[in-house]
Amino acid sequence: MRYVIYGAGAIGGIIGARLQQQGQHVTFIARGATLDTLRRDGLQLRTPETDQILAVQAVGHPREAAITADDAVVLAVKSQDTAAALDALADAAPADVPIFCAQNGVANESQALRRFRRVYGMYVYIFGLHLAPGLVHGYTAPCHGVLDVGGYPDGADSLASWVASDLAGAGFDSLCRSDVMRWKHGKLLANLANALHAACGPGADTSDIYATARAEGEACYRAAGIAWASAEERAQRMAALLPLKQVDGAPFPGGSSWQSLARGTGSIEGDWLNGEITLLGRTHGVPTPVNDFLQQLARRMARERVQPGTMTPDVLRGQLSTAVAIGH
Ligand SMILES: NC(=O)C1=CN([C@@H]2O[C@H](COP(=O)(O)OP(=O)(O)OC[C@H]3O[C@@H](n4cnc5c(N)ncnc54)[C@H](OP(=O)(O)O)[C@@H]3O)[C@@H](O)[C@H]2O)C=CC1
Ligand SMILES: CC(C)(CO)C(=O)C(=O)O
Repeated sequence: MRYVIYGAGAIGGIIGARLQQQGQHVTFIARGATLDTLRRDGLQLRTPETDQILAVQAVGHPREAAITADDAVVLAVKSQDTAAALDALADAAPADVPIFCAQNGVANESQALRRFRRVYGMYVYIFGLHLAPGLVHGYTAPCHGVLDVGGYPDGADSLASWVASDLAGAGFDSLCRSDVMRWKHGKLLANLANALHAACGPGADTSDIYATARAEGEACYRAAGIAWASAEERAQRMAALLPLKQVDGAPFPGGSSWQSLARGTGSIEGDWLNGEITLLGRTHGVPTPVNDFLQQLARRMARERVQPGTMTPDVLRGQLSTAVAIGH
C-alpha cells in the first residue's frame, strides 16, 4: 500500500519521512515553495537524534499522483485548508480511497466523509515544527509521537489496524481505537490554548483564561452529549514523549497555530479549534464568550500577520474583558 501524504508541513513531513525510512512507498502532495524544495533538495528532517535529507517523490496536485483505492491518503493540511484539498482530491481520486485525517479539530473527518466513503480519524500527538520549505523538526525521541487510528465516526477495521501497525513500525506509538473521535474531542480541549500560545507565547501564564475556555468547551460537550478522553487519560497516553528534547540546541518554540503566525501564512486554524466550541455553543444555547474572543483574536492576528508571542497576558485580559463587556 502506498501512502499519499497531503500537506508536507510539520505533521505530514514527519509522518511521511518516517514511513519512507521504514521502507513504505510514500508520495507527497505539496505546493508552492515547499513543492519546489522537495523536488530540488528533498525533505530535511531534524530531530534530537538525527539530521537527514531524504529524496522524496512530490507532486503538486492529486491528479499527478495517480491515486487508486489501494492507496491510503493521509490528510495533513491545517483544517482551514481541508475543504480545498478535498475538492482537488475528489476530482482526481476514486471515492473509495481511504482518507486518514492526521489533524487537530474534529470537523475534518465529516468533510472527508461527504466526498469519500472510507474515512479514519488520527489522534496526533507529535511535537513538530515547520518554518521553512522542505524542513521539519521533531522534538521527541526515541518515539516520534503518538498516532492513534480509528474509523470515523467510530469503529475500527483491518485497514485501521494495518495503518497503526505501519506507523508503529516507523517509530510512532500507534494504537487502533474504535473511539478515536472521543480522543480527538479530548485533544480539542487542549488545543483551545493554541490561540493563547500564539498570541502570548507558550511560556506566558494564561492558565486562568485557558481554564475558562476549557470549561466552556466541556459545558458544550455535555450539552451536545459528546464524550471526550479526559486530561488524565491523555497525559498517560503521551507520557513516554516527555520531556521534550531540543533540536539544534533549542526547545520546541510553539505549537501549530504559533507556527502559522511565525510563517505569516495569513490564515490560522482558530475557526476549527475555538470555533468548534462557539459552533456547539450557538447550536446548544451554551455561552462561549472566551472561545468566541480567542477565535476572533486568532483570525485578526493571522490576517494582520502579527508575529507570535508579541501580546502580553495583561493586554490580552484587557481586550477579553472589553469584548465580554460589549457582548462579542
Ligand atoms: N505542528 C504540530 O506540532 C502539530 C500539528 N497538529 C495538527 O496537524 C495538522 C497539520 O498541521 P501542521 O503540520 O502543523 O501544518 P503545516 O502548516 O506545518 O503543514 C501543512 C502543509 O500543508 C500544505 N497545504 C495546505 N493546503 C495544501 C494544498 N491544497 N495542496 C498542497 N499542500 C497544501 C501547507 O502549505 P503552505 O505552507 O503553502 O500553507 C503546509 O505545507 C493541523 O490540524 C494541526 O493542528 C497536531 C499536532 C501537533
Ligand atoms: C504540539 C501540540 C501537541 C501542542 O501544542 C499541538 O497539538 C499543536 O501544536 O497544535
